[in-house]
Amino acid sequence: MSRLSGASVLQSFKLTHPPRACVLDLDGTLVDTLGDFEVALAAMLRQLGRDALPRAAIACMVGKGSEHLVEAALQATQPAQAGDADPALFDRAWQLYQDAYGPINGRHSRVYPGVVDGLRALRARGLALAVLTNKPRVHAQALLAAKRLDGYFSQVFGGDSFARKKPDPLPLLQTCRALATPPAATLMIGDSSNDAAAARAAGCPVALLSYGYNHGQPVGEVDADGCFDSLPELAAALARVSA
Ligand SMILES: O=C(O)COP(=O)(O)O
Ligand SMILES: [Mg+2]
Repeated sequence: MSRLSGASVLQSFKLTHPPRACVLDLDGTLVDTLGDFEVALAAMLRQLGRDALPRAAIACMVGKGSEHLVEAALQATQPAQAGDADPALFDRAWQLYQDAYGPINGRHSRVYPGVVDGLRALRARGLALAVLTNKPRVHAQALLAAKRLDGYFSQVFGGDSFARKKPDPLPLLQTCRALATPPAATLMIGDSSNDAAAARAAGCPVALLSYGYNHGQPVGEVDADGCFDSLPELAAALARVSA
């Protein structure tokens, strides 16, 4: 897990200009969805005759989209005596995962502490807000609605909204276009190197939150313009940039 103990590395921004909009990641940034992934993957694996995966292992697999998650879960639970790869296995697993995930989406997840206050603070500064996640868009919209977070965002894009996913810059550039703000004035807020790499490649400033997943790596080691322990702390630091 990437949670930092004690003070995080960068509690202030290296920004010279205040942004006009923010693009927020979803899993590991707004909502702790590990419980949903755990339950849906366990249902999929059970129907494939395999053992469930522990939450800590799943945390390292989240953030690169559902296809990657299903593939990683299949690899991690591959029987030792497995013969030739079964080309139909992924398709079967994918369908089982989708069937399991939709009905439980949000039921085993919780909004991280401070997120609602942080979103209010960002909105109070007049910033336009969008969500850009690698999660399929339909699941992202349903989760935001279930957690009553949907009203804060003018745009919601998922891993299937564009031709490529984060860390490719394309989805972030398209989100900037939808927000009508230039990348240099659009702050990416995420929890992982995936988010930071997309932001750097798109020319967006980026801030990371320390409590998310970051593929199981320490988030403090990721190149970013700020790293914070909560969204209100990030919003407060942004106010100091603007001052
Ligand atoms: O991998 C996923 O499904 C979601 O990941 P993200 O919200 O952190 O982009
Ligand atoms: Mg994330």
